Amino acid sequence: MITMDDIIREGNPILEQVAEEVEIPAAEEDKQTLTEMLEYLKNSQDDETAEKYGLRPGVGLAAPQIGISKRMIAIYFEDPNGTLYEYGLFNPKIVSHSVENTYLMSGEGCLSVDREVPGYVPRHSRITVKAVTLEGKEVKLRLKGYAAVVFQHEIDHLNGTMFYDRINPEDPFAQPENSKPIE
Ligand SMILES: O=CN(O)CCNC(=O)c1cccc(Cl)c1Cl
Ligand code: NI
Repeated sequence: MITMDDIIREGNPILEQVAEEVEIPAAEEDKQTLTEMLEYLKNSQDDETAEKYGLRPGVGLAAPQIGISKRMIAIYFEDPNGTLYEYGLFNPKIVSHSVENTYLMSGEGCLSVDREVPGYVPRHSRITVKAVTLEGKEVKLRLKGYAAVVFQHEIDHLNGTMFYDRINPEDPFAQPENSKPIE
């Protein structure tokens, strides 16, 4: 199982690299890795398991964060309306996005960043993502709100971008242009 010992921390160049596309159909090894990434997220959100293994909670995880520079992300969370987002995705790509932006009022955090970095992280309000699922199916996902933010955080990891790279250095809490906040 993946634990915090496997999580790469900022300063490691792998977090700043552009990760490689995964050959499709995915090799057993890549499917195993992506499955373990999804398991980490579930374990990290289970109080007993998280406590037992000292797991920091996460709603998403990107392969570079466990030292694998491949375009694979896992997403696991339930949104306020009760919709469950559970995905293991190969080669996710944002194929279109809204002009309007959004940001989490609470800011963002990252397993690879062992410190609080306060500030608003501007994100597209709505995105369309094309990817291949763990099961090998091509999907096109239309996402908005919190889900759109999480997917962008993970896809950024595949391109070597950390959430704090997007915070306004002059005024971290300046309202991003053309944006509506998410409580
Ligand atoms: O890349 C994934 N992580 O670092 C996992 C830990 N961070 C989170 O779960 C998290 C927390 C707040 C906002 C966003 Cl957007 C995310 Cl993603
Ligand atoms: Ni992160």
